[in-house]
Amino acid sequence: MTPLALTMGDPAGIGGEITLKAWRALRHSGPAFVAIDDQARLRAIDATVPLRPVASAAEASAVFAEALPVLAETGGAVASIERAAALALAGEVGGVVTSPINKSVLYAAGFAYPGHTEFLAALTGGAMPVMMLACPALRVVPVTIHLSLRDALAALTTGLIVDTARITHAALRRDFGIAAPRLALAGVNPHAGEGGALGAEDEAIVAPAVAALRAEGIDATGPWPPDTMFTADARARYDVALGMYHDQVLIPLKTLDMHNGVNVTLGLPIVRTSPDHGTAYDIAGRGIADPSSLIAAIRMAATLAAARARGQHPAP
Ligand SMILES: NC(=O)C1=CN([C@@H]2O[C@H](COP(=O)(O)OP(=O)(O)OC[C@H]3O[C@@H](n4cnc5c(N)ncnc54)[C@H](O)[C@@H]3O)[C@@H](O)[C@H]2O)C=CC1
Ligand SMILES: NCC(=O)COP(=O)(O)O
Repeated sequence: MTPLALTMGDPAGIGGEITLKAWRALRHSGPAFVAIDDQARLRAIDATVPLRPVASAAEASAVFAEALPVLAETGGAVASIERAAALALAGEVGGVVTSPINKSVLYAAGFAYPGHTEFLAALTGGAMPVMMLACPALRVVPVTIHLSLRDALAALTTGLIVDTARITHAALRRDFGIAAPRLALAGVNPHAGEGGALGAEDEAIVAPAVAALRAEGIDATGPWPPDTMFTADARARYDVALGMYHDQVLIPLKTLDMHNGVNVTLGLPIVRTSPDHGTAYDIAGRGIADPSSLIAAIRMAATLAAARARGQHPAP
């Protein structure tokens, strides 16, 4: 069984702690993963977790029940991501699960990408990536991602919405086995613009995207008033909600199910998931971090990797 690669994330955050907790939770059931990490720092977090240095990812599955396999990486968070992506491209791991990075810290150090999503896209061939967050009750895609609200509105175009929706639609079919995905597109403004009285974007930008997608045979609807499209009744009518800016869709998802949310990158040639949360500096080092979201991310990556390996849902 091909293991997954788990990156180290920000060493000052909760990534190491939840890595060790995830190994304790999964060691007997799997899925197996190899930590691309610094063994000394993991031991300092919890010396009671047995670690096993491995020279290659191929050794990881056989030892996973006994110890957490570690592929030594002392070059830091970015080097860990680069190594994991290279292993996934080479087929040595089934997919990449990333521990959280602190974006402002990396930006200050000159990191040129908004986040993992865009960095992994660049590392794996440059395809347009789409961020999706999923929990059992909801899947959401932010059309614009890590931009200020002002910049997000300026960046929002019908073309961007259509491209994002096409990638989402293809990935839900290929990777998630949904034969005819139903996409619900959020409006931008209160009440989806109230016929233009509360902003022009819904009629000028979002509605033409819905029309273009429907003309291609994609089951897209909207623009929906954002304040009512996340009720339980509304959620039953779609498979994924596309929001026009980050917080429009991440707030409902994290409010519904912060600890089971998974961030999955669509449109890449490799499988990539991560927990939905960040570095949680406020609780780092206290031993109280909840590993559930990371465990859900590991399980989802394994499911997607197995489907791709069977050729059931071929990679985009
Ligand atoms: N995939 C990634 O690399 C992500 C990175 N981030 C980064 O994380 C940094 C901090 O972001 P915040 O907005 O503060 O969000 P955060 O998710 O790190 O923390 C928000 C709140 O949730 C709590 N929390 C988060 N994860 C938890 C867990 N596993 N168990 C228990 N409590 C938990 C924290 O203690 C905090 O009170 C930012 O730099 C952001 O860019 C945020 C989201 C995803
Ligand atoms: N808010 C989601 C987030 O910050 C994750 O970004 P990425 O690092 O997965 O691109």
